[in-house]
Amino acid sequence: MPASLTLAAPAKLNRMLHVVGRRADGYHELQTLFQLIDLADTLTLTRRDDGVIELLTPVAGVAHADNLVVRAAKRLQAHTGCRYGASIALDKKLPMGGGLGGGSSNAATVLVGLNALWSLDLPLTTLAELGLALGADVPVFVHGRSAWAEGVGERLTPVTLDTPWFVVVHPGVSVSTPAIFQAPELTRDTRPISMARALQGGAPTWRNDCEASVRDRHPPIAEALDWLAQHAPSQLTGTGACVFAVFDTQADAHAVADMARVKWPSWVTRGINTSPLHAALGC
Ligand SMILES: C[C@@](CO)(OP(=O)(O)O)[C@H](O)COP(=O)(O)OP(=O)(O)OC[C@H]1O[C@@H](n2ccc(N)nc2=O)[C@H](O)[C@@H]1O
Ligand SMILES: Nc1ncnc2c1ncn2[C@@H]1O[C@H](COP(=O)(O)OP(=O)(O)O)[C@@H](O)[C@H]1O
Repeated sequence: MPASLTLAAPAKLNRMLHVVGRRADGYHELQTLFQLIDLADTLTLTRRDDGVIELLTPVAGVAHADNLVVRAAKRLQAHTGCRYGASIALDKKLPMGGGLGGGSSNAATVLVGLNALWSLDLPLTTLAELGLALGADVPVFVHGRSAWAEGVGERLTPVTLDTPWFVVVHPGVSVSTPAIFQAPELTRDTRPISMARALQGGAPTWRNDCEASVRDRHPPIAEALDWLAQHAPSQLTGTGACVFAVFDTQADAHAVADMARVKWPSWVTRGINTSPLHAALGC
């Protein structure tokens, strides 16, 4: 194993998200389809012999110790008693708090990458358990497959989804995930459905139960959803703020993204079913 690895941390879209219950601890039971996409941050991990974990590229607004990159590395070190440390450079492309799972994916790439760099040989299931304590979306990125998820997102079944082109638009506001989950009007009793039924229904039946509350509280997100819907059915990812729509061709997606970009940061990206991180490491 070389002493340094440069690895991707891809984003996700929630193609559908149902809130099917609320647990005693206040967390909500979800059913969601996570699709990985080819938009990604890049991390360079360099092994150190002195045990220090250092993030070389600070992220504005996030303290060093709070950064999920640092927390993931320290958690892996604490769990294994490993004496190595790491210097980590993060090239951030994914908008923060946008519902694209960037922070969670960064944490997953650190867990999977350092597992290789430190020759720890932990199975992905153990890394996913370690990651779950850092965020509900970390396990799907540790496993590196588009997936049907239940629980708070930790009960995963890999799926092979279509891989269309997406336009992703950031409406320029930030959404508080706890505020949406505390919203009195949030629908929390969607009847659970089977994965087979969700997949059979396909995109025309997929919706996000958080969308109504997010629309009410954040008019710029409602505006972006309505604007995008003129071109193709639009949806919210996670609890937002990003919204997306599906296109059959790259050219159609670029044409709409070019128009969206006049007003909002926008990306064209393609759905993928396996993470480039796992392809790079052969796991
Ligand atoms: C709902 C999703 C779908 O992908 O939204 P996005 O964050 O991606 O937008 C995620 O599972 C979010 O995961 P994550 O962003 O890690 O949420 P956390 O930090 O764990 O939770 C923030 C807060 O939201 C509430 N929360 C979160 C997840 C959940 N299943 N039920 C909840 O009630 C809890 O109050 C929790 O304290
Ligand atoms: N490396 C990181 N990248 C992004 N966000 C991070 C990171 N470390 C900690 N955070 C915190 O996690 C929050 C959620 O980040 P992110 O995963 O990008 O959004 P979301 O959960 O909406 O998909 C951010 O607002 C930020 O405060």
